[in-house]
Formats: sequence, C-alpha cells, structure tokens
Amino acid sequence: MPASPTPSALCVEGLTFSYSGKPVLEDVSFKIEPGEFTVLLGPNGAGKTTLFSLITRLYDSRVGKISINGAEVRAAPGAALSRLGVVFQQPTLDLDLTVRQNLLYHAALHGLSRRTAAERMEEKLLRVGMQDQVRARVRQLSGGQRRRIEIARALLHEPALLLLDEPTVGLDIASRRVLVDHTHSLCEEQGVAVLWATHLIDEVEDRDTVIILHRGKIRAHGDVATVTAAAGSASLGGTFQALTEGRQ
Ligand SMILES: Nc1ncnc2c1ncn2[C@@H]1O[C@H](COP(=O)(O)OP(=O)(O)OP(=O)(O)O)[C@@H](O)[C@H]1O
Repeated sequence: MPASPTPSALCVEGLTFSYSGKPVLEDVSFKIEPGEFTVLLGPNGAGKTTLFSLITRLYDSRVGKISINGAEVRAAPGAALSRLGVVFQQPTLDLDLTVRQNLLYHAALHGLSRRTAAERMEEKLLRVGMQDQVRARVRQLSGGQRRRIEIARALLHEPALLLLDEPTVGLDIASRRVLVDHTHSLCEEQGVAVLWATHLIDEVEDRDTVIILHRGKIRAHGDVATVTAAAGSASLGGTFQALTEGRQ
C-alpha cells in the first residue's frame, strides 16, 4: 500500500466571509506545507486578522473550508486546533506572573503533564534564547523578550502550524531581526509551518513564500522571485505597490 501523503499544515479553500453583509474575504484559497515560512502581506484592512480569526475559529464561515494538518476545523475542531499555535496581535501574557507561571498555565490548558510541561518549557525557552528568564516577572521584560516568550508558549504543545499576527509591532529593528530569525529556524529545524501576517515589506526574505492580500482577495502567491517576475516589477516593494494601490 502506498504511504499516505503528509497533509498540508494549512489548507484554505474557497473561503468567503462578510461582517454584517460587508464582504471582507472573497474566495481565498492557499496551502502551507510543513516547514514553509509564508508571509501574509497586506495593507491595513486587507483582511489578515479576519483570516486568522477564521483559522482559530473565533469566527465561523459557512463558505469555504479550512484544514489544519489534515483535520477540518468545522468538522473536527479538537483535532485541528490541537495542532495550532497562535501569537496574537495584542500581547496576552499575564504581566504579574513569572515566565514559568505563564508557560505552565498554558501547558495545563493543553493537558500536558507537569513533567512534560517542565521539559518542553526548558526546550522552547532555549530555542528562543530566553532560558535565563524563566523566573523573571513578565513585567520586567522588554517588548521583544515578551514576544519571544509568547512564541515559546505557542510551541509548548508542539503545533504543526504557527500563526503570528503582526508580531513585531512596537519592536525596535534589532528585536524584530531576532524574532524573524528565531521563527525561520523553527521552520528549518523543526518543520513547523508558519503564517506570519504583516504590512511591512522589509519583513519578507527572498527564501519566503509570500501571499499578497488586498481588500479581501489574494492578489499574488508564490516565492518572492516568481511573484515579482509575474508582476513585471524589479522589487517586491514595487510589486506590492502595484497590486495594492487603488485596486478594487
Ligand atoms: N468586528 C468587525 N466588524 C465589522 N467590520 C470589521 C470587524 N473587524 C474588522 N472589520 C473590517 O474588516 C476589514 C478587514 O479587517 P482586518 O482587521 O481583518 O484587516 P487587517 O488586514 O488585519 O488590518 P490591520 O493590518 O489594520 O490589522 C476592515 O475593513 C475592517 O474595518
């Protein structure tokens, strides 16, 4: 019998969504494979956060289908969401608790034993270079350090897919660089698939896959060189401008 193929980490098919009759996403379809770093690039109001809200099941759409690691989020939400890690646009750590307390609380919500949680906490903090801060109160940490803690927390249950919604907002250039590098290493070394939403072109690297979203529609999808060549532009910046300025 042939081996069953590895499922895509994320598969979105024909997704359409409206807020009170106002269309926000129209026929959105794409896939992300294990280990792939995909940047969801769109200006303010493009629909990025709405797409994340549908993937995480904060909202529900009856038009279209979303599957995480082969499990459809409407038909099998438990199986699908157990393979999903999320870093939201607004930080969600408890500032008055220590790093350790924040992470162990999250691990308990995912049903991890104390022992597994402690082992994973150590491993994930090491991965984002925050192992020395385990006993620090979150309030004492910089914005960039807090973001790295949020990534470590999102990895505790070993997701197949990690969503990050504009994770560098408010960070200085050096902290942004560290965050981008740590997240790429997750893809390369652990096969985690990443969907990174941003409106900042300079967060896209040549090795990334990029999806350009504008007014709820995918305007381009592929590796940076292909997307840029297809638009007949010399740079991704020019491509983004051409595909998003004034178009319906
Ligand atoms: N709860 C809501 N009710 C009604 N309209 C909404 C709601 N949330 C978002 N919208 C509208 O949906 C569209 C897409 O918004 P969304 O927040 O998904 O975009 P975004 O790409 O994440 O933007 P940003 O980069 O500014 O966060 C916008 O026109 C926004 O005004």
